Amino acid sequence: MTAVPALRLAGVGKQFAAEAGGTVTALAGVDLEVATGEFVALIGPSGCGKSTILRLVAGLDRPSDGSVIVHGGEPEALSRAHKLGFAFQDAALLPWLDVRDNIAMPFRLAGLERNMDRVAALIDLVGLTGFERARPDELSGGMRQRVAIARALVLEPEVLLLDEPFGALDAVTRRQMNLELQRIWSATRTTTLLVTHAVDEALFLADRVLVMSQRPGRIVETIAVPFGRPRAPALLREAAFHALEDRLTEALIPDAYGDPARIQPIA
Ligand SMILES: Nc1ncnc2c1ncn2[C@@H]1O[C@H](COP(=O)(O)OP(=O)(O)OP(=O)(O)O)[C@@H](O)[C@H]1O
Repeated sequence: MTAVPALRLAGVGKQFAAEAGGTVTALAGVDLEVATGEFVALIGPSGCGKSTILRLVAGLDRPSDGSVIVHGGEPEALSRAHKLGFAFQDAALLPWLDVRDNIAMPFRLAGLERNMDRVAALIDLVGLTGFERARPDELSGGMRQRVAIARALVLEPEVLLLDEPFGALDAVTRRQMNLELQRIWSATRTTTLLVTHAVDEALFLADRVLVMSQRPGRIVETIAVPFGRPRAPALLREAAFHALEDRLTEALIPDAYGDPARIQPIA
């Protein structure tokens, strides 16, 4: 870990007003650090606050307690400087624009001149050469996510936030996209925080995997992934990979490997 981490959450809590009145505590006592150039995956049960963490890091929301520091400053500062890339499960492309113009959109939003050389380089990097003029409805789900990732990278962000980017894809495409993302990340080494439900995806891609508890979410387990890079698909079949997958699954769903004696007989 570097002296000044790229991201640091310290004692972060977040409460929301509940629709039925009262408050929902989404996060409680979250401590998390990501080093510059590191790839960290965040896994946890549904509703434990993973997306809330990404929103706090993106400066889209503020913590109720504790602090969120991105590159030594407030998240809003990095966001205002357009140094934060974000991609979600839904690629959220503009349907009337082609691949090139979708990827170039952040230049316009930032009030910057479009750098079409950079756009072309990213189209190449994400493997969409030949599809520059295609519109989103002419692309497969995996291709749309490639566009979303290229768009997130176009302003050369210092931090890349990925919220279940492949959650809507079928298993085979998802695996291909994992390989693609590894290749893209290896070429850019952008500090990345990935939220995913898939334990194997987290292990395959990340330097470290953080496991969150049920709501109110906090980090209950951290695993430093020992596998070298580049990682090949064959890794998914190795015993060491399965052992870590089991350990993470156990941390994620403690009852999955619970003591059978604790299971109450049906009366
Ligand atoms: N704006 C909001 N107002 C009220 N409650 C909210 C708001 N945003 C999130 N929550 C609540 O906070 C908790 C955490 O939500 P969050 O979306 O961060 O979870 P998550 O781990 O990303 O879930 P999932 O894996 O299902 O996407 C949930 O109980 C959710 O209902």
